[in-house]
Amino acid sequence: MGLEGKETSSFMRDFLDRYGGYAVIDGGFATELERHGADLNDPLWSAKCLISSPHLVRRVHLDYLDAGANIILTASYQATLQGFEAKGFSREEGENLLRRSVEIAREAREIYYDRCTKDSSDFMRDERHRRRPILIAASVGSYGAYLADGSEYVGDYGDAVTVKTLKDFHRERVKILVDAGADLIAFETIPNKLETKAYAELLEEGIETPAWFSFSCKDESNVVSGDSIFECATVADSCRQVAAVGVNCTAPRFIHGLISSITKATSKPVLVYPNSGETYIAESNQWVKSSGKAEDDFVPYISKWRDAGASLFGGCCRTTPNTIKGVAGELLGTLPHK
Ligand code: MET
Ligand SMILES: [Zn+2]
Repeated sequence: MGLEGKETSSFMRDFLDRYGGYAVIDGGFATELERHGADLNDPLWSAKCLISSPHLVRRVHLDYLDAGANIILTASYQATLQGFEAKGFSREEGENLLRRSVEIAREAREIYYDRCTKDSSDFMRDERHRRRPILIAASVGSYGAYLADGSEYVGDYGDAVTVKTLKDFHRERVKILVDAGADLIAFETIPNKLETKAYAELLEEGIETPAWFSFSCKDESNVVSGDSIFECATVADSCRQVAAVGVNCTAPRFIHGLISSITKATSKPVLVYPNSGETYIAESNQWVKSSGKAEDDFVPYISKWRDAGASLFGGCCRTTPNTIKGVAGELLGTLPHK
């Protein structure tokens, strides 16, 4: 986007100001593709659909825009050049698939805007929805996501993996996503401080596109590896290109405490997009209930999280467009509460 210095750091604040001080992020993407019948039992996970069913990728983006999201994340979470090469794709084909993830999201945005001008429903007549600003965030899953063994929920890469290994792993992919026209980079489900440092150093190599850092956490004060969220958020705070810091794919019951820890480390905008509160079991590729309580409807907590200091809200795995409709409604106050 060619934003320079100070502008990059105020990017998210400016965006939030244009939409009443908050933003709605989309919901679970891969799990939503699965709900529509996609078989993602594959090392590429959601990125498999970039090859097999791009129309479904576009449709899920549109479903989230219809639900009220104003930031949508691309299907590139587990899309890596290394992963595509392992599946027999050439370097060039892998690069095209990465680019495609951004293009499909941009197409969905165009279709949505076009539809808005023709739709006359109450929802669309609301000025706050029509032509509301929509950002395309290029999803970058962690190195652990590429390993496709649930490592992004453990965060232990072993001693052989260094900051340099991680920078080398992510560098080309990030460049391709930026060049494809993403408005921001969503480094998500970050499992440890090592990868946080690698992303910060990578951005400082000269990437001017704003980014957000979003961590997967195992309790109220630690990311999944056991590193403290305060320390990870402090690394994020020190990086000029980081426009927002937060938490994703984490159980709703930990969110409130995590927001408190993050706001102690940074004054950058805070984002939260929890999962349904279930735990992913990599061996069986299943999500199982992890606490006695049902947590799938966290919408009633949104206003409390906002009071605690968060300003961007969405959902992660196993949340759906219905969740996001609830989130948007809660924030706008235009839809009936549950
Ligand atoms: N944006 C990704 C998705 O919803 C995040 C996955 S977290 C394991 O598919
Ligand atoms: Zn998730």
